[in-house]
Amino acid sequence: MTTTSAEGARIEIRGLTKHFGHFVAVDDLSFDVEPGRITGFLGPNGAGKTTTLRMLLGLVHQSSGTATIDGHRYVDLPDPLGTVGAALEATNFHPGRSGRDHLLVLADAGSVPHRRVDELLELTGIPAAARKRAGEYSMGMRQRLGLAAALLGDPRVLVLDEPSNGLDPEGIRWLRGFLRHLSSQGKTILISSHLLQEVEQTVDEVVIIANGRLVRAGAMAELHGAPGAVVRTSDPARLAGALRVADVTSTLEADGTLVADTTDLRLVGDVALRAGLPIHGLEPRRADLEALFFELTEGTNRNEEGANR
Ligand SMILES: Nc1ncnc2c1ncn2[C@@H]1O[C@H](COP(=O)(O)OP(=O)(O)OP(=O)(O)O)[C@@H](O)[C@H]1O
Repeated sequence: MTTTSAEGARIEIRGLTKHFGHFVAVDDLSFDVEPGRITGFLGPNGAGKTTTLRMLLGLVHQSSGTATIDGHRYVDLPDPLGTVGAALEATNFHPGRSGRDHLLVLADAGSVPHRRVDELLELTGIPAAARKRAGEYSMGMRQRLGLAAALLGDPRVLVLDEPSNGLDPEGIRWLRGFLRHLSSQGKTILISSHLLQEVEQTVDEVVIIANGRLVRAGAMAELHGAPGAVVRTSDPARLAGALRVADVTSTLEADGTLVADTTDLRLVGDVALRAGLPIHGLEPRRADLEALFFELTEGTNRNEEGANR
């Protein structure tokens, strides 16, 4: 099934594989990226993210499988500029040319009006800086310029390789808001990162790969696991009993904390009060995403020596 509506465009990856000689960089990878969602494409360094994105954009030829955008291979897209915008590397700008000139050249090549360039420089927060030579740009400014270039044709699909690289915390916050705004317009957004935590608050969906293979795909919320309340008290067994009477199941952890299967912290507090038990700590349960990501991708950084222990 392919989406061909004028609104959203879906990315479909099916059995995508890339060999470099005997080395399998991407191995039978399949996943979808939906419109109106921000999808994080995650995996350790060397997992095969960039190679996958390059195949999607027709820059590298796959060994087998397919990668389509709005039902077409990139090379067959009737309107590539208006369909997909990509920023794969933030370093390929001519150092002697200003950022604005760089965008103007791209705009001319794609018959995009010059006012769109200035509009995008405003939107990406570099209107003044873009008049300087690109060689003097910080990594963060190059990222913003790359984003502006990707958005020139107002594409329905945005593909960004490690867009947070080189951004300071304020820049990351800005990028998050910016991408949220674009996705609320129905755009399909795929961003890669080697750090789950970096995109945790940005993405709705995750596709996690390791050694070129899919290890997990689904909603970000699912990674957090079932919601719960972590409570510490003087007598957890007695609190568990009191909670049961209030129709709330719970589990006693080895460290003496009680995890109640509810998001209603107030209810847990009230039950404890009625049972005459002191509350030493009460908070929503949060998954340890760093540990989970490591578990899913453990020892698979193929760019580091001894990674495949
Ligand atoms: N042209 C090439 N020839 C040989 N091997 C390659 C080539 N391009 C990539 N590779 C290898 O394929 C693997 C996947 O690389 P890729 O750049 O896709 O990973 P990545 O997940 O994007 O990693 P990073 O986060 O470091 O960019 C790596 O081990 C890399 O060395």
